Parts: sequence; structure tokens; C-alpha cells
Amino acid sequence: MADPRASYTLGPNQYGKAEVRLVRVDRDTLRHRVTDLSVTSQLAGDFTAAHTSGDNAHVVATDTQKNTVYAFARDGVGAPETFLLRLADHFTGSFAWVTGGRWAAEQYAWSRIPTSTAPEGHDHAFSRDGAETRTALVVRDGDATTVLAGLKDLVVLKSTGSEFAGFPRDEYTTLADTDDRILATSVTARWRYAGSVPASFGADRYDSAYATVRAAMLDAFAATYSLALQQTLYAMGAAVLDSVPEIAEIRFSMPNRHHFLVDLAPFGLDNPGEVFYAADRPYGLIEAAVLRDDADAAEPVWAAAAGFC
Ligand SMILES: O=c1[nH]c(=O)c2[nH]c(=O)[nH]c2[nH]1
Repeated sequence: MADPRASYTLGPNQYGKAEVRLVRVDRDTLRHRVTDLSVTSQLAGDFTAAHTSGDNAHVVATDTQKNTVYAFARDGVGAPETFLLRLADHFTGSFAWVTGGRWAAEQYAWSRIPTSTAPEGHDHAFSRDGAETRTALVVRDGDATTVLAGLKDLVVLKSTGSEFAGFPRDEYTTLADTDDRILATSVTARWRYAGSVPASFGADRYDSAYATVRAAMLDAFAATYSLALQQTLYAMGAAVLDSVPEIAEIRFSMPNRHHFLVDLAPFGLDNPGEVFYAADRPYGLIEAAVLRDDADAAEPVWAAAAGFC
């Protein structure tokens, strides 16, 4: 048991909000720009009373720090260093007892998706650099061999050209219809070749088929005006089947990476589709297969590929 007569001294301390997920869309022209940051704000200064006696008079709430990040993003973000310096100036300049702090950011890079109609890169469809992984699976049963090719963690985002409305409303429905939202997902897909060889491709047939599939998927993601992620998924599947005749079916698992418009009204600011909170969970999870009408059943093969419905 603690000795009630002992006295202690508060050592070094700092506190704040970690990993504020901020997505800012610059949409002053039709060619949008996306800035995607995870921002951490921590304050240092005189917070002794909060720790030793529960006196919060100096505690700039971590919630306030988070709100400040979003409110500042309304004017634009710019370089992460510049944005963090703004936060540092603000907190040390506004609260006399805040003498310093620590502001950190991670920035995730997005590239414009090159499409058949915009080879130089789409105006408002992006893919995230870095995470994508190609997968391959061969299953042999006696003299039947099946090749499943695939990819996972292909993260894509449209900053406009997506709506979600017309869904049923019951007493538990609070989601408002929207005619303009961010649509983002991390694509996991596997496709099955009918026979082990996509014959129309050359010696590097699986490589060139992979490149064709990937391009078809991205093209359809960018080009489809989305009424739901389900519709986008199906369009991507159909585009893949259109582009490679040897593929019998494709299955997708696509989390809906929700981006919520931040309500900046309490800070006297509007938010015309520019400042978003990128939630990581819970997330919608949309899964479906798209098959050719004449595709043969291949259920046992799918049991070998975990994670698909
Ligand atoms: O594209 C979507 N599909 C859904 O099924 C769904 N459900 C939801 O809440 N938002 C969305 N968005």
C-alpha cells in the first residue's frame, strides 16, 4: 500500500491527441488534390495541478487539440512541417502556461490513377503508394490444376463522383443521403483462370494478364460514377472479365473506408467537402464474386483462398 506520508514530484509530462486522421481535398478546380495526414499534438508546460490535484484549469482538452487540427485544415494544409508549425504557434501563443510541445505528422502519398481516357492521371481518382501486394495461388487436385491470381491492399480513393442514397430507412437509420462523398477502399481480389494458362498472353503470360487486370480494375474504379461501393465492385469485376477472356471469375473483398465530413460550424467555418475525418473502424465490408455466365463451379478452390465469402 502507498505510504500516505510520502511526497512525490511530477516528472516530465506531455499530453494531447494522437493520430488525428485528416484528409483535406483541395477542390478549387476540377483537378482535385488530396492531402492525407495522421497528426499528433502534445502539449508541454505547467500541468502539475491536473496531475496532483485533478485541477483541469490548465488542461487544453485533447478534444480541443483535435478540433484545432481540423479547423486549421479548412484554410489548407500545405507541407506537413508548415502545418505543425502553425499548431505549435497557436498552442504556445494562446495559452500562457503551454511552453512547448510535440507535433508530429505522417503523410500518406496518393498518386493520380492513369486511365484509358486520362493517361496522365485522373482528376479525382487516386491510388495510395506503397502498400499493394500481388498474390498467387495454385491448387492441384489429381489432374485438375487451378490458378488463382490476385492482389491485396490496393488502396484507392475518389474525391468526388460518388453518392449513396435510396437505402431503406427504419427507426435505426441515421445516415443521411449524400450526393457527393469520398469513396475509398482497399481492394483485395482474386481471379480464377479457366484452365491453367491465359493463352492469349505471351511468355510472361501471368505478368501481362496481371497488368491488364490491374489496369482494368483501376480504370473502372475511376470511371464509374458510384452509386454504392457494391456497384463500383461489380463494374470493376465486369471490366476485368471484359479485358481478359481467360478469367472465369473474380472475387473481391473491399472495406468501405469511410471519410466523414467534419462539422466545422461550431468554429464558425463552413466545410464545402474539403476537410474529412478518415475513420479506420468500424468499416463497411463489401464482398462479391463476378462470374461469367458459363463459368464452371470451382467452389473447392475457393476454400483454399482464405478471406472470401
Ligand atoms: O457504398 C456503400 N454501400 C453500403 O452498403 C453502405 N452502407 C453505408 O452505411 N454506407 C454505404 N456505402
